[in-house]
Amino acid sequence: MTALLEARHVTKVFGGGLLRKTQTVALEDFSFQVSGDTPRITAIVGESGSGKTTLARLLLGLVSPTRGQILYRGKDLQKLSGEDRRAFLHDVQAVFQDPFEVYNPFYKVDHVLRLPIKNFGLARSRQEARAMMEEALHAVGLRPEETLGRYPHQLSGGQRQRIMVARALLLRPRLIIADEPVSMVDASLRATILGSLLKLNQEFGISLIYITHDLTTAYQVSQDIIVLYRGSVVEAGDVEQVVRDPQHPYTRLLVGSIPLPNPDRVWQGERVLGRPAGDLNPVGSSYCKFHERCPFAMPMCVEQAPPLFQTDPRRVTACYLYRDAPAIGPEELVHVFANGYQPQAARQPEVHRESGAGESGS
Ligand SMILES: Nc1ncnc2c1ncn2[C@@H]1O[C@H](COP(=O)(O)OP(=O)(O)OP(=O)(O)O)[C@@H](O)[C@H]1O
Repeated sequence: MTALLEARHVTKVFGGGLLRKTQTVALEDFSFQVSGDTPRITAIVGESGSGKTTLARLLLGLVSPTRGQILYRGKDLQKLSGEDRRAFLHDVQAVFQDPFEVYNPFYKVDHVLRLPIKNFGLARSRQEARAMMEEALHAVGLRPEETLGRYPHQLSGGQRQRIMVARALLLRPRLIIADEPVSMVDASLRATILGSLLKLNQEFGISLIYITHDLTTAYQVSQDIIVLYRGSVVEAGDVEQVVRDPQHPYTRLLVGSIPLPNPDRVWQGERVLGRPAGDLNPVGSSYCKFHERCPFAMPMCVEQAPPLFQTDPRRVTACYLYRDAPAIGPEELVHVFANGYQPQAARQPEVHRESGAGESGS
């Protein structure tokens, strides 16, 4: 079965070139697939500079890979044209961190909803277009009478963010790539917006790639998780396993920084010394990028970068502490996610209970 969207051994290097400036490897040998059939929510997590936004931009075709390919339904995203390009722009939607930049201050917010309806010929009349806009607003917990007819500055940041989710919903895409969609809102609104995104997945079968530095919300909304460190996958798999029982020392560090309702959890987080991910990622590193901060670093960590060790049917860890487990190639990650997969509805995340249906925002 051809994937809806696939990253195949993708590396993105910034800088360098003729001026021989410093190079930064923003993403290294990354492989991943979004199925066109099974709606999934995958969280991409990592601290600042780990390559999350670069990955989102690559998957949206906004930047091209230095090596490897992004494929939409089996075709190179960078070479799409005509109907294929149009289908991609319909199937894959983005929700970004700062929605204010998306709005034109001179147009009422109706414009961002009306435009996709017009461009994709979704409605036969003005009345039908209006009904579609209202339905999409309701779906994200906004009241049309309090939203339509207003200018962007007359709405709160959270309302503007939810209008972007409504816009994505109007097109009934197959996949939404949401890059830090709740970073600018307070906790109660965060739950509402995440609830809206979950609803899109559960009711409309839309897949979601949820990009965040926040492990707590990643845990609340996703089934699968990929933890990035300086552009490389360090741990990935079932979110319950990864967050409840992290294996990679970096994931343990991340988990140690969030309050988990598990008093038995033992983590020597304070033993992890060193600096956070900086701007200068090494090019084509042949060692574990985390070794400088790792309390368990061994000589082998600087001799060769660890592969992904499959420690459980639904989990991989790129750490030599787990070298007794079988090593797999990055392209096999998709099979790990597919093993024993549970639909999100079964997990009943906290965010779902908190989100207020029909609530109109701050
Ligand atoms: N256009 C660019 N030119 C040069 N370097 C870049 C560019 N975009 C990103 N980088 C570098 O690539 C690395 C990954 O950046 P990216 O923005 O993808 O990380 P991130 O995980 O999204 O971080 P944040 O959470 O701070 O947004 C960083 O070291 C960054 O400085």
